[in-house]
Amino acid sequence: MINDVERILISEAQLAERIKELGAQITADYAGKEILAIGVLRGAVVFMADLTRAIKVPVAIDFMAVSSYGAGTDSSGVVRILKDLDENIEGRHLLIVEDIIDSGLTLTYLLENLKSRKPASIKLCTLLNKPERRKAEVQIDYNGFTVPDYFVVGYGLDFAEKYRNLPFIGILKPEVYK
Ligand SMILES: O=P(O)(O)OC[C@H]1O[C@H](OP(=O)(O)OP(=O)(O)O)[C@H](O)[C@@H]1O
Ligand code: HPA
Ligand SMILES: [Mg+2]
Repeated sequence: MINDVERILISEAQLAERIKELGAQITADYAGKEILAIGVLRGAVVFMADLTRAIKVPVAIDFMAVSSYGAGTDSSGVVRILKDLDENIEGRHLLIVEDIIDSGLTLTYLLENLKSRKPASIKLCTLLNKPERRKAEVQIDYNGFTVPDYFVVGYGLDFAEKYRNLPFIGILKPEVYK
């Protein structure tokens, strides 16, 4: 598995450091409020687990599963809901937690969908932002790292369901996906 990685882009220590900062910022911004963190399955699971523990106001968690990538490295553009929320979100402060915003198509769809259910507020926290590939504009409230246009894996991010359990963000060798 590790042999498929060309190089480490963001180390375990850099991830931990940045997530501490994001947690502190979110804690300050939501003082006196309760958050409903919505993790986007499956990529956001690892980040969600670390981020929520870095937030010091009450956090409830829920998950939604959508898919647009299948087994490739390009978004199909067609977003499907595979699992909806369990919670009623009306009147609640939502914090959407994503691993990466790439084309922006997944989040654009998700934001519209969630807004129609009348939450009190919606903010977006993404670990990675890849602006070079954007097809739909997305407003990001909290961004961990801006990354160049490489297909990255690890820390929740997969290629064809592999590499999610790598503890760092790495760039895959091109021969792995070509
Ligand atoms: O901005 P976009 O181009 O829409 O890409 C970002 C989305 O794509 C990936 O999910 P994927 O559909 O691969 O599912 P996964 O989280 O289970 O890997 C990633 O986790 C984001 O949710
Ligand atoms: O660079 C990426 N890596 C893994 N999954 C992704 N989904 C969108 N972009 C990426
Ligand atoms: Mg994926």
